Amino acid sequence: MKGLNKIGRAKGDGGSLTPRGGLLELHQIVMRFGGVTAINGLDLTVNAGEIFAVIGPNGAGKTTVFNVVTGVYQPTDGGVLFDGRRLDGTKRYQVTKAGVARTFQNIRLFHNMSAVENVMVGADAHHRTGFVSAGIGLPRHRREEKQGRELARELLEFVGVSHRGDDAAKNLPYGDQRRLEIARALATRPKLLLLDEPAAGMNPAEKESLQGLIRKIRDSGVTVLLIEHDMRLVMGISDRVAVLDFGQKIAEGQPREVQNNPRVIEAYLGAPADAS
Ligand SMILES: Nc1ncnc2c1ncn2[C@@H]1O[C@H](COP(=O)(O)OP(=O)(O)OP(=O)(O)O)[C@@H](O)[C@H]1O
Repeated sequence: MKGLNKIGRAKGDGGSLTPRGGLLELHQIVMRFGGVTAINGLDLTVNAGEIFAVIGPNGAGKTTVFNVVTGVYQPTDGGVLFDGRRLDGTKRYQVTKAGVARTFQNIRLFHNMSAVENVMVGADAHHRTGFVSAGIGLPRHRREEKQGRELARELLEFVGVSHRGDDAAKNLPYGDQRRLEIARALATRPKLLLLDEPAAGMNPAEKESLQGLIRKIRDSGVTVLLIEHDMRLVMGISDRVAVLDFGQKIAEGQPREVQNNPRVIEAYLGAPADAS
């Protein structure tokens, strides 16, 4: 794929990376913003087919990880491998084409467009026709638009909001807007879906059904990398969890292992685990 380097080829001053067999691999990522080190030497491996959660206190560097993976930021040091290819140094649209999609902490929908149209915007990432052929209505464009609309309806059904397809996004209840965002991300046909605090602002019933949806996404063959503050949800659905604190990984493992880790308890409580 154009713009993506094969494994092992030196890229910039990043040098070569030794793959570990994961779908997504962060190798010694450092991300500095002026004097702030948001991520400091982070290694992370997300395996194909798992639900992997990144947790940590506010400011730990979680969203920065997403921004590095999706090409919003180029890391100060280290590299990212996705599906065996170098992802850092590529543009955001190339990251999408490589098979990575994301949702955001704050809902980012086109409020006045219908739910179906919002999802079609996601599907557009893979269309071959450009602005001009779309403007003059070439047959390929019309075909792609029809396919995009059908895919959008299918995805709305998949996430459970097919009954709101023709409604403006702004008129959907909050929980449905979050589902719509997920449908739009899935429209790019990702191998990996990054969810940034998908349960934020949801009520308990919505959170419960979100768990089901995330599992369904994983079961459909899409690997899920999740940032979430709701521990019940994280511990309920994650295969593995990594805990960040001040840009470093302080623990990693299955939910129960991580939950009982003294360093994790200390990071969350802001005091030594054994302090009374
Ligand atoms: N563009 C930026 N410029 C300067 N500093 C930044 C930038 N992005 C993130 N940071 C800093 O990097 C650190 C990590 O921020 P980040 O948003 O990744 O944390 P987080 O774990 O996602 O936090 P939260 O749970 O509150 O969303 C913070 O100190 C933040 O202020």
